[in-house]
Amino acid sequence: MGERLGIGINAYSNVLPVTYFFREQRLESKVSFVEAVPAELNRLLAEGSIDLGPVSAFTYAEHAGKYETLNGLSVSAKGPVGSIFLFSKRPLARLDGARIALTNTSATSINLLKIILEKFEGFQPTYEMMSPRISTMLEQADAALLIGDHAIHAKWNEPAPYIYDLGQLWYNHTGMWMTFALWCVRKNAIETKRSALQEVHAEFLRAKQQGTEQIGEIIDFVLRKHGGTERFWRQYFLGLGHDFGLEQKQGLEYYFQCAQELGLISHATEVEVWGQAPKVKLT
Ligand SMILES: C=C(O[C@@H]1C=C(C(=O)O)C=C[C@H]1O)C(=O)O
Repeated sequence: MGERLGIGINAYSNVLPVTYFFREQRLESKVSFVEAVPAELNRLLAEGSIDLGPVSAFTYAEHAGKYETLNGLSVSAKGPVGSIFLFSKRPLARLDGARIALTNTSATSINLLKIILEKFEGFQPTYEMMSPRISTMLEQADAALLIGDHAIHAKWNEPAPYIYDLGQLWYNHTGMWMTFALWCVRKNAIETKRSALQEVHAEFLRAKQQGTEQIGEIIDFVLRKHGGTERFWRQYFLGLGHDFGLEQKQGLEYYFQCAQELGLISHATEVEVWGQAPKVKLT
């Protein structure tokens, strides 16, 4: 990455309440942008092609020690998330030994599914990574995991006999928040591009505040892009949390602990948070 701060943009709608009102023109000379699905952003961040972005929370643990995460920003849910679904031909209780197709766009949710099926249910399924096309996935497997807008469209257009929301399943077992994405920043960029990073962090927090206040405009945008109903999108955005405070951190660190128990990550991980906490707006 050159002098500019390279920022990844998550192609899915779940980040829009944070990103939609981000004023790129104001920072034009200091930043550059790349848009991709989460798994691709994870890779770009790991190789240093970008400095910062809303990547899979799981990848924070994979690269522990190399990243910090921007204070007050995440994609989280306490209960149903509304866009991370297991589409299944059989009820969940009958998935022991099943073949599961996993979207190749995710890291957090595929490992969350492994935690749910293997640790919580005690099952031993087999997995195959696939492109996020529900019909092909279900031709080849008993159940399929999709995330983001792919999951939303699949639920509208190709409903499976059983559909499970992973945020809900996690909540049923733990009573905790689940954090799917974090705004991770490479530690070397914190050192070399600190002032641009401070401005970008402040602008994301400002944009998030505006997103909360003017959610109607974001809903109009996704309606034009994806269809659906205004009621659907309003519910969807209401069900997502975009803060990252103590409760979200506790939930995520418990997820990392579960992932370590299953050997999905090799070490215990505590989340290091960078930057000032968002100012609470007094009304
Ligand atoms: C809520 C979501 O959160 C996301 C899930 C991710 C993952 O599973 O790795 C990564 C980033 C977010 O886009 C979603 O994609 O539906």
